[in-house]
Amino acid sequence: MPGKKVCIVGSGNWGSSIAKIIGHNVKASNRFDPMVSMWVYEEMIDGRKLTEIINKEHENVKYLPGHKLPRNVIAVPDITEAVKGAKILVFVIPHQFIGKLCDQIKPHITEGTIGISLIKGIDEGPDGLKLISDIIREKLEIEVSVLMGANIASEVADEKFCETTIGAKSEANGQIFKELLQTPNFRITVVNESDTVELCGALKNIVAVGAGFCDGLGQVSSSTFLESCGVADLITTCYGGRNRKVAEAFVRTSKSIAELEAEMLNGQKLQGPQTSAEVYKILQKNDIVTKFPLFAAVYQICFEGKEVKEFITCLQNHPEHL
Ligand SMILES: NC(=O)C1=CN([C@@H]2O[C@H](COP(=O)(O)OP(=O)(O)OC[C@H]3O[C@@H](n4cnc5c(N)ncnc54)[C@H](O)[C@@H]3O)[C@@H](O)[C@H]2O)C=CC1
Ligand SMILES: O=C(CO)COP(=O)(O)O
Repeated sequence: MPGKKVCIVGSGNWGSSIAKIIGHNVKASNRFDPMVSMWVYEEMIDGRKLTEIINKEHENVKYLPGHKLPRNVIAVPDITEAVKGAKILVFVIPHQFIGKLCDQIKPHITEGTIGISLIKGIDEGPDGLKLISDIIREKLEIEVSVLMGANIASEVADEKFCETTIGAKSEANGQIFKELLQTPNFRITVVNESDTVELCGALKNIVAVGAGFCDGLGQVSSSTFLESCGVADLITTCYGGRNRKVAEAFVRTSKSIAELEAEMLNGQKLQGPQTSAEVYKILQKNDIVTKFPLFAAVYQICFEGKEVKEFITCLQNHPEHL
């Protein structure tokens, strides 16, 4: 049986890095057709068409300069031409262009085509949030997986080591995409919670903008939060620390924090509840308790008999949301 043809829908910074990987991987597996088409939004560079430059010099000189693309990746300016015969579509364009492009692709979709979205973003639908993969699913009526991770295109193209996550509701498709995209330096984990994977990828971009604002204002050195004392310690403590362990037991046993501390820690001391009490006093003094609902709720649950069931309600009633 002939291998499945792959079309990369997009050729920007990330699209071109991924084309480098896909071009190599399809040659190593008989599951795929060895020729890959890459849809390129045509533009002129110094009087020459970008597609012609890519097909002649095997380099996307505008979006990924300095990296040669495999010769079996063919740049195609016409989207209908690019997707013709393709059974595997890899979507990797800025999210604002996806709807229109899917409308152009739809008449050329054949039975059994599958897709994967590498696009980080969301859209707004009549019922609220709409995932980019949902737009593709609905418009093309195909099964769609996603790939999102801590991946900077130029670093991946440089073959620096990094990991990434595929979210695939179909396990079989997840494995196909893993075979298509994994390399010794681009390691893939497949999970089935595709929507969660996609939301992580989309929303982190907003935080990144905020981090840039902070650095621009010179107010917060976000680099310190990236030291071990910051995000790393937060994650570690939430997974493996004593505060987390005793708090979970507090909910499951209905015993007090003090009783559990004595029972579970053999003389060791918890710092979280006590710190929440100190912080609560400071918040009260400055009349800003309502601005810190998580800190306030932890204190009230630990020391004032507030029902732990109300924990989420405290967060839902954050003044910023009202
Ligand atoms: N660059 C990166 O390091 C990473 C990017 N991503 C995500 O991948 C997606 C694509 O990003 P990149 O490949 O970096 O693209 P990019 O940011 O380099 O975008 C430029 C691309 O958009 C195309 N374009 C411009 N106008 C267009 C139009 N009217 N219609 C269709 N295409 C048009 C350009 O031709 C070019 O290919 C984004 O959602 C991004 O968040 C994800 C991981 C890493
Ligand atoms: O998604 C990315 C890293 O994971 C790339 O982020 P930027 O689009 O901000 O460069």
